[in-house]
Order: sequence, then structure tokens, then C-alpha cells
Amino acid sequence: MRQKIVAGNWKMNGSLEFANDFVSGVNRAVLPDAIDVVICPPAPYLLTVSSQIKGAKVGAQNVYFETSGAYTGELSPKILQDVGCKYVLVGHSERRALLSEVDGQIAKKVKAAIDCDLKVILCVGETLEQRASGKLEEVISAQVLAGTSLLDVVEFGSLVVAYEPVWAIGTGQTASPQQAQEVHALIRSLLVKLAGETAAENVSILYGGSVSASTAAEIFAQADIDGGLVGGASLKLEEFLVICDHCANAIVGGK
Ligand SMILES: O=C[C@H](O)COP(=O)(O)O
Repeated sequence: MRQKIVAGNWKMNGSLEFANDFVSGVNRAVLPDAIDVVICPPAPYLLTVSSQIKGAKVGAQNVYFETSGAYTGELSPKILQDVGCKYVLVGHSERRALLSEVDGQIAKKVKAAIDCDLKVILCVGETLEQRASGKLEEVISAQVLAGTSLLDVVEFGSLVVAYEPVWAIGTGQTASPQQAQEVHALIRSLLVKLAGETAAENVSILYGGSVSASTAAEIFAQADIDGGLVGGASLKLEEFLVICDHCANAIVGGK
């Protein structure tokens, strides 16, 4: 059975005080153990979160593809692992759009992180213009193909894909459960072509884009949606915990 995951991406938000308070709150709460709860704080807070948090895993928001050397400002997979990371986000649309990250770099990051035993959450998604002009399938296929191009079949076991329509990120405009399921099914079929039925069946595919406590249950009830990549709502502990519960309950519901 596929691993259910809720990952909270704080993006460039929070503070040391916020991180400590958040961890205390998580440690007082009862996290569902049927799912992987992953917290992705800004890099300087990774160690403080990973060293104190109980029942949740820690992920980085980015990684570099070299193992060490003169790459000022970058973080290798080994450094991330050293500070307690189990997951890393790669290819988030904000990095693609604002920091000019391209498919070639993304493929190398995916490979380097998996080589270092990190689980990679590869982010893909289309803009509103691309969707409106009928390019949805082309864009998603190209991003999935490029992002996984350096992996062998076994390495798909360390891959998670997050479908995040760019137009739904931070806008309050969630994709409808049907829209999301349609793209998740497309991604699953691409993974079958790339890695075969068994490997593809085991890749968790998360939905991201304005997931909230009120939209999560319906989204997580879809057949190919295995959890969420949550931005804004991951900064509100109570709401984030409700989203985690919805994901866990979707499992109980028979998925
Ligand atoms: O990484 C998270 C996604 O970009 C979703 O962000 P959001 O929940 O604020 O829309």
C-alpha cells in the first residue's frame, strides 16, 4: 500500500521562536501514525526542528546536486541528512518561476538526493495559461519525464510526486477534487510507462495548492491522491493537524 503523506512547507516564513513553539505543539498533539507527517521549515531551523520533534519527519525545501565543494550558499544532500532530513522538496514552482530552476538541474537534484537516501518530493504543475491553452498534459508529462530522467526503476521507490497547479498555490482557489484526480491519474500513467506497474503503484502522489481543513477531506478521498503538500495552512498548527487527520481518515475509509 502506498505511503500517505502530509508535508507542510513553511516556505520563507517563521522564526526560531515560531519553530520552537510549533514543535512543542506537535509534541503535545497525537499525530496519526498511519501517515508520514513531514515538516519543511527554512533551512536554518531544520536542526532545531529535527532534534526535538516527535512523530513527524523533517524535510528541506531545496537541495543542491553536488556532494561538496565551492558552491556558496548551497546545501548538499549529505548536509541535509546530517541535520536530520528524511525528505526534500525538489522543483517547487516558486523555484522554477522565481529562481529560474530548470528541468536539467531538477533531474540532477532528484538523483543526488535519492543517492543519499533522502525521499524526494518532486513538484510539478501547470500555470493557468498553460491549462487554458490545452497544454496541461504536455506540461505535466514534460516535468515528470525530465525530473525522473536520471532514475532507475528501483530509485522510484524513493520518489514522491506533488501535483501543484500554479494557479492554486496561495490563491485560496483549490483545484476541484475531480480536476486534481484527473492529473494524478495522468501522473500515475506516466510513472507506469517509466517504471512499470508495480513501481508506479507504490509512488505516493500528493496534491498541493490551497489545501485547507475544509477542502482536505474531499481531496484526499480521490483514488490517486495520497496526501498533500500544504503551504499556508501548515503555518497554523491546529489547521495542519486537522489536515493530517483527514489524510489518515482517508486511509481508514478504505483507500
Ligand atoms: O508547497 C506548498 C504549496 O506551494 C501550496 O501552498 P499553499 O497551500 O499555500 O497554496
